[in-house]
Amino acid sequence: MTAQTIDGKARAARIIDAVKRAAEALRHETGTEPGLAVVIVGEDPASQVYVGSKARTAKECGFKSVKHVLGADTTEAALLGKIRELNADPTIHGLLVQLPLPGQIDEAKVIEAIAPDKDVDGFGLTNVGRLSTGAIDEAFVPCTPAGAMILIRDVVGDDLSGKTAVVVGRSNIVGKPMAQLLLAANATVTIAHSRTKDLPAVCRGADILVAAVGRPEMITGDYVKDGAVVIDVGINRIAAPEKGLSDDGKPKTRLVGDVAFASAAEKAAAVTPVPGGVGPMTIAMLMANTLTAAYRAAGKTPPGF
Ligand SMILES: NC(=O)C1=CN([C@@H]2O[C@H](COP(=O)(O)OP(=O)(O)OC[C@H]3O[C@@H](n4cnc5c(N)ncnc54)[C@H](OP(=O)(O)O)[C@@H]3O)[C@@H](O)[C@H]2O)C=CC1
Ligand SMILES: Nc1nc(=O)c2c([nH]1)NC[C@@H]1CN(c3ccc(C(=O)N[C@@H](CCC(=O)O)C(=O)O)cc3)C=[N+]21
Repeated sequence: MTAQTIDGKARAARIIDAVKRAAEALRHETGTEPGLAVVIVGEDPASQVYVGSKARTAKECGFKSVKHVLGADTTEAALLGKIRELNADPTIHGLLVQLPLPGQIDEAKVIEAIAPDKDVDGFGLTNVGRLSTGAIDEAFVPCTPAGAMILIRDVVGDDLSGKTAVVVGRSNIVGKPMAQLLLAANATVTIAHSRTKDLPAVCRGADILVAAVGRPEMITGDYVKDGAVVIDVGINRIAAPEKGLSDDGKPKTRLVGDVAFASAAEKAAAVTPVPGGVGPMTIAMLMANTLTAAYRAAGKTPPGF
């Protein structure tokens, strides 16, 4: 079977377009302009790229967009102070702190400091609890799994009754919420991780296979059931000597996922590419969550996506 390539970039563009129109409507009706604040600690180049892309897309949606860059040696107390300030700012509806954080800062404490109604990453206990108890409509769902779920629904349908899903990875930001969403859609869900025995065999049982491992091209065709839908969450930058050297004398790099695309595509019915798959959907869902936060703050019912 030669797989369909799922175009996350085009799907994300449609969501961003709908967010933009809904933001215009909200401004017209209530005068509220959605506001997104992104806080980044340190100068990690990959994080800078994502944060830049979030800020750019927020502007494209007609949002107020602010970026706070704090030094790598920022104390936990200083970061918590910044969060309190943004929690109290009525022009900010969505607030996120880019992860990972430097070692001197307790991530859990920082996530808990964000007001639940501004927690557009959906990482705080209130939103995690809503998602896992079935109150999904009230939850901010983490953007990456929310985006992946839209791609799955587009291909498989809204009801996954009778389907088996395997999520490889059990992080709080991707694997666990992804599993909750699949479960809520009635799939029979397995969460696999580094201690799983015979991972290829477990994965071959999946009608829907989600890879969120952080290991470049680990999931080959040998892990894929014939006709499966494969969602590649991984974002790995690897050396690409074939592209030559960059200005700093080091080999150029390229982006690959956790899935070996060509080999998986020989078995799968549909696969997401990297780049152009789940990554752009993550940014689009952040915009959707921020719009939702602004609608709620204005006392209006948000549109669904
Ligand atoms: N597209 C997007 O928007 C986003 C992409 N990402 C990408 O997704 C990937 C996963 O991210 P994240 O969840 O934060 O990563 P983490 O490192 O937090 O989690 C990785 C998970 O994979 C498991 N794992 C690691 N090695 C193996 C292995 N050999 N076999 C089976 N399981 C393994 C780990 O198991 P254990 O728990 O046992 O250690 C862990 O649960 C990364 O490539 C990241 O860059 C992340 C966020 C957003
Ligand atoms: N608090 C917090 N929230 C996050 O959502 C969060 C985070 N921290 N830390 C880092 C990860 C990673 N992440 C990505 C977002 C978009 C792309 C994306 O747009 N990728 C493009 C390519 C981008 C490129 O070329 O580098 C694509 O896949 O097509 C990737 C990764 C969000 N994260």
